[in-house]
Amino acid sequence: MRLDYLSIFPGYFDVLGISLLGKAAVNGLVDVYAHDLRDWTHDRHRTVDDTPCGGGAGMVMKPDPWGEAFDEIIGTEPDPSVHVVFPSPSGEPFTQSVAHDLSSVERIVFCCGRYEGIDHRVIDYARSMWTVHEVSLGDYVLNGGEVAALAITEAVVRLVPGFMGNPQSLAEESFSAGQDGLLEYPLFTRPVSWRGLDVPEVLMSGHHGRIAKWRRDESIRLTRERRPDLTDSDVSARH
Ligand SMILES: Nc1cc(-c2ccc3ccn(Cc4ccccc4)c3c2)n[nH]1
Repeated sequence: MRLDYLSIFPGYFDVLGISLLGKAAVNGLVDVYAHDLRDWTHDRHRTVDDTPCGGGAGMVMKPDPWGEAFDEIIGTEPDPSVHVVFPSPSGEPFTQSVAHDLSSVERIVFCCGRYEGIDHRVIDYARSMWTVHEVSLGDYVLNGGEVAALAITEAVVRLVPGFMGNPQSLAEESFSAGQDGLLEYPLFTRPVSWRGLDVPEVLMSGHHGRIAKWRRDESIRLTRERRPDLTDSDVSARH
């Protein structure tokens, strides 16, 4: 899997050389390339923004540098196998399902906007050439797309076959298909007693049936308490 990042702050992506992602890069599972969008400007100030047409506050990212960067980094021929991700506050929700879909593609290009956003024609052009995902990380406001691109990267790459040492741990996580859309149950490890707080006895019983029931009940309880949006009537009935 090749990952490209287009940004006026390419240094954000130095972190991808650390930890598991670093190992994945070393063992050739992923190839990471960060690009400075200003490398495709031609004025002495390396300008990437301008005032919004129609007025309004803030600045908008000019389309020209993006187009020239696309030509050099991706190419000038349409290729639906290339997935281009635009993090955006007005994007579709980024979910585990989207992460799963992206984990099997060969190439992802992250376009990290700043200011008030990117000239919309850049996204329209990208849609005419490649497979585009305009995605939001959630209903909160970031200053740009870089942090979102890092979060999306981690969610996607950890699902790439061969990346995680223990793929079974993926199957048991919140939001993974096996969890029926429920939140993960509370986790404990040794010591059994810590600062007057004990591991629930059932988890030390060795009774796998009881442990499984306790975990399911906890997942249902937590989901109902914290994420009623995840518990549709069918799920409630089933639980
Ligand atoms: N989930 C999520 C994504 C973003 C995001 C993504 C890309 C950009 C590019 C510029 N900004 C700043 C911005 C703030 C508010 C309104 C418009 C633009 C971005 C924010 N915020 N929150």
